[in-house]
Amino acid sequence: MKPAYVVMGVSGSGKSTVGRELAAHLGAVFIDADDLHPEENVAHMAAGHPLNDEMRWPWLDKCGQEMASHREEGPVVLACSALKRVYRDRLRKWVPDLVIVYPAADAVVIAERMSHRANHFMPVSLLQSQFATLEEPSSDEDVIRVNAEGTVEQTVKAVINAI
Ligand SMILES: Nc1ncnc2c1ncn2[C@@H]1O[C@H](COP(=O)(O)OP(=O)(O)OP(=O)(O)O)[C@@H](O)[C@H]1O
Ligand SMILES: O=C(O)[C@H](O)[C@@H](O)[C@H](O)[C@H](O)CO
Repeated sequence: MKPAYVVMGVSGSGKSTVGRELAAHLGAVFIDADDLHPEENVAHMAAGHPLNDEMRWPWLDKCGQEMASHREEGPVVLACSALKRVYRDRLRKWVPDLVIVYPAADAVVIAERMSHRANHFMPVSLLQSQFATLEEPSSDEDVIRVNAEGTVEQTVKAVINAI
């Protein structure tokens, strides 16, 4: 079985951007967890409210299920916040050998990037709650942590080098 990666982190940390580039490099199937939210979740976030666990569980299961369904085809890359350890454990129920890719950047850097992002449902005002919820991956998880404060190219290169 080819590897499966989840690019995790707070909103605006670059999960979709890095995940898409990584998938292109690996010839992997790319899945964006943002596309798997029910409409209610998106509306809730767009209105400035953080998701709660009840809203996240079915969505995380959908993400895991979607990944698992593509494993036979080759490598798979999922871009998904997966902020808490229990959320990553939930994904691992579907994909036990999941590799965690964590592009880490300071809140000030991320807020600045988000403020320049057009046509995205996620308001910058939710970044604080994203950081409050974040449990950084620990060393017993299969984790690749990279600095994401430089350019997209540097971040993607760091992930590829680590792989
Ligand atoms: N080093 C970098 N790594 C990733 N993204 C970067 C980097 N530098 C700048 N960016 C920019 O940061 C912005 C946020 O990235 P992106 O939308 O991929 O984040 P995200 O984590 O998927 O956010 P969300 O979860 O809210 O959808 C993009 O405009 C991206 O081009
Ligand atoms: O709280 C979360 O788990 C995240 O906000 C995700 O639900 C979003 O899909 C995305 O990261 C926002 O752009």
